[in-house]
Parts: sequence; structure tokens; C-alpha cells
Amino acid sequence: MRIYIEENYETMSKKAALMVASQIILNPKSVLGLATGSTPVGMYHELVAMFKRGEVDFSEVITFNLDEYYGLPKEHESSYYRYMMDNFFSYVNVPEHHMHIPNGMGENVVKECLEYEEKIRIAGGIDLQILGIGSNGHIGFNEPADKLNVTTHLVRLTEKTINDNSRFFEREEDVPKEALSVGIATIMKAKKIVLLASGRNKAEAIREMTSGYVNTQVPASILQTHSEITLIVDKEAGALIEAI
Ligand SMILES: N[C@@H]1[C@@H](O)[C@H](O)[C@@H](COP(=O)(O)O)O[C@@H]1O
Repeated sequence: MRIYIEENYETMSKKAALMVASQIILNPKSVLGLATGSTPVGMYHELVAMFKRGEVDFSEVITFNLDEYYGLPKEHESSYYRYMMDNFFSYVNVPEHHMHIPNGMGENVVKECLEYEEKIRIAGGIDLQILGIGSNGHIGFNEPADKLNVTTHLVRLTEKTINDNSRFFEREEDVPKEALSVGIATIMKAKKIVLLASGRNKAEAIREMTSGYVNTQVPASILQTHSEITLIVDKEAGALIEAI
């Protein structure tokens, strides 16, 4: 595992944006796995700035988002579809038919999940997967559990995640209780993975995911078994890392 401990959120975001841009410059047809949450916002804004300066072109890039709330219309201000539009897609030239976000309103969830996996496979798999991390160690919406789902699935969110994510909703009871998420193997099959974390409330999760042990109660810990994983954290999130 490559670990970069950055001075602050801004330098973390710039480094992540440079990694994405280099990937696209080397392979303009790259398939990107994208994350939401507050952590990658700075990276997206940096990529938009690079695009506006003509430093990176997304016209052949294909994207797959990790997850979406179940039962939330995509027009809802807190949907991950809206997040992606507002922070990234509306400002760059990823063709619309190249953008993929799980459909949280599909009538047949099982079919929806199978089709999502199939689309990733047909695209040739993910070249570069961007991840954030939940304060409980979740990646995508793969929540701590005794068993982890391998492929895209419907997941019941934990109280911790509902509480953490309530800041994006008017009231905590408005946070959907379920979500669609790609699975652990969907993530692990990515050729390269970059995980970002910022702030003191991620320090325990980062310590656990770099502990040298795989623990399904900290889903991100499985990333230690990936051969091309880069962790970019700010000083606060990296404060408890013990072994490098
Ligand atoms: N499903 C998303 C994750 O993909 C994200 O990594 C995590 C952390 O979010 P934040 O960056 O806002 O702390 O929260 C959400 O639950």
C-alpha cells in the first residue's frame, strides 16, 4: 500500500486530481470508478479547473459510480446523481451515455444490480477506482458485517452511516435506510484504487484499514490485499496510522 499523508484537505484533493488526470492522459478511454461524499468534492473541483485550463479531456472517459440511495428520485437534492451533476458532470465533457450511476428507483432491484455489474464488465472493468471511507470503515455502501456482498446489491444502511449522512438531509428521518452499492469484488477488481480520507473522524477507520489484518467489520481493510492501492490522507485522518 502506498500512503501519502498530506498537509491538508487542499493538497490531498490536488494530489488525487493529479492521479485521475494522469490516468486519463495515459489512457483517454479510461474507465473510472467514482465516489461521492464530502471527501472527494475538492478533487472534483480541481479536475473541473484542470478541464477548463485544457489540461485534461474527458470525452472518451467512462464512469461508474459506487452507489446510490434506494427509493430517492435522481432529481432529489441529496441523491448521488445530483451530487455528481452539481460537483462534476455539469462542468466537464464526460458524454452522458458514458456516465453510470446505480438507479435507486428501479422496479426490479435484482435486475438493476445484475445489469450494473454487466455494464462494468462490458466496459472492460474499472481502471481507476476512487474511494472515500465511512467513519465505520465502509467503502461504497459496503457496511461492516460478518459477511460482505461480492457484487452490486441492495444494502441496509447502519445507524452510524444514517447518522453521518444526515448532514446532507433536512432531517435524520429523511435519510433513506437502504442503498444500492457495488460489492467488494466489484471494487477489488479495479486495476488501481485510490482512497481519500480527511479529518479526525476518519482516523480510527484509517488505522484499522492499515492494521495488517482483514476484518469484515472494517470493510476497507480488505484493500490491504490489493496490489495497486494508494491511500491519500490529510494529517488528521492519518494521525493513527501505526504500520506502513
Ligand atoms: N456512500 C458514501 C461513501 O462512498 C463515502 O465514502 C462515505 C464517506 O463520506 P464523507 O466523505 O462525506 O465522509 O459516505 C457515503 O456513505
